[in-house]
Amino acid sequence: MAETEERLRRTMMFVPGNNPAMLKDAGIYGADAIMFDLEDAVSLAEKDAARDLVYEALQTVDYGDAEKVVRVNGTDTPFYKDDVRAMVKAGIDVIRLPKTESAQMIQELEKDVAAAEKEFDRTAGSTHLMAAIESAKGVVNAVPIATASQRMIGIALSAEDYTTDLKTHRYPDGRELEYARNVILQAARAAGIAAFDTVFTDLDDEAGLQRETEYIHQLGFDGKSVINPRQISVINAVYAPTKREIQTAQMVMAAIDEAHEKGSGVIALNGQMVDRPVAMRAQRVIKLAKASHLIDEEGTFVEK
Ligand SMILES: CC(C)(COP(=O)(O)OP(=O)(O)OC[C@H]1O[C@@H](n2cnc3c(N)ncnc32)[C@H](O)[C@@H]1OP(=O)(O)O)[C@@H](O)C(=O)NCCC(=O)NCCSC(=O)C[C@@](O)(CC(=O)O)C(=O)O
Ligand SMILES: [Mg+2]
Repeated sequence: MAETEERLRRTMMFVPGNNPAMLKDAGIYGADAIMFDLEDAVSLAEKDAARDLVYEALQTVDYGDAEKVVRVNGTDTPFYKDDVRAMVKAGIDVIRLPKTESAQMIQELEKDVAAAEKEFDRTAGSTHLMAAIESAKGVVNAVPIATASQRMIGIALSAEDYTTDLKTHRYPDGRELEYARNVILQAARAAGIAAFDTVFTDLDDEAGLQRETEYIHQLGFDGKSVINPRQISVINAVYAPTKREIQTAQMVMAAIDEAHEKGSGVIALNGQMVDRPVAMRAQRVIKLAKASHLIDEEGTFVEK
C-alpha cells in the first residue's frame, strides 16, 4: 500500500513484551516506531502474561508520535489468534508477522485482523500489516508477500533467523545478506511500501552499527530494526542530511516551484536539470532535516 504521506521509519525498536519497565519507558528514547515483541524475546511460559502487559501498556502509556507495532507469534503457534485479537482490540497501528514465507500467510492474517476489527468495533482497515522475512523461502516470495494486501506498509529482513536458514552466520562485512537485502528492497519499492533492515546485535560496536547503517542507507532502506535505545542516535545521525544537502534541497524546491509557476515541470539550476524525481529526493531531504531538528518548519537552520 503506497501511503499518501510517507512516514519516517528510521528506527523500529524491539521492546520485550514481558518487561514492564521497558514497556513503560519505551517512548522516551525517540524511536520512530516501537515494536512490542510477543515472539522470540518472550519465553513460552510468559506468552499470555506478555500479551496482557502489552495490552495494558497500550491503554495507559503515552508513546507520543511513535508508530506502535506489535510482533505477534507465528501463524503456526497456539498464541497467534489471541495475539491478533488482543492487539487489534488495543488499537495497535501495525502487526508485524514473523517468519513470513508466502502471500497466503499475509492473507490469513488480513482475514483474522478484519474479523477482530469487526468484533471490537474498530474502523475497518485501520490496522496495518508488515512482514518479517526470515528464510530463503520468504526471500524467494518477497514480491508476492509485499503485494499480498492493501494493508501492507513494509517488509523487513530478519538476519538472525535468515542466516541460520542459509546455514551460515553473520559476518562483519554482511556479504551473506547482500542478495536478501537487494531482493527485499526491490520488492518493497515495487509494492510502494517501506523496507527495513535487520537488527545489529553487538551493542558495544557503535562503529560497526554506523558502517552497516551507512551501507543500507546507500541501498535505499527506510531504516533498521533496533534492540537497544543506544542504537537510535547512531542510525538517526546516518539518516540526517548535511547542511549542504539541505541547502541544495531548498534551492531545488524553490526552482521547481518557479518552474510550476511558469507551467513547466523542468528547470535548470546551476547548470543541472531539476525535474520531478530530483524534486522528490529534495522533499525527502527536507523531511529528514526537520525530523533531525536541523531546520524548523519554515526551513530556517536551527542553531545548535
Ligand atoms: C539487549 C538488552 C538485554 C540489553 O539490556 P541492558 O539493560 O543491558 O541495556 P542498557 O543499554 O544498559 O539499557 C539502558 C536502558 O535502556 C533500557 N532498554 C534497553 N533495551 C531496551 C529496549 N529494547 N526497549 C526499551 N528499553 C530498553 C534499559 O531497561 C535501561 O533502562 P534504565 O534501567 O531505566 O536505564 C536489551 O537492550 C533488550 O532486551 N533488547 C531487546 C532484545 C529483543 O527484543 N530481542 C528480540 C528481537 S531480535 C530477534 O528476535 C531476531 C530477529 O527476529 C530480528 C528481526 O526480526 O528483525 C531475527 O531473526 O533477526
Ligand atoms: Mg527472528
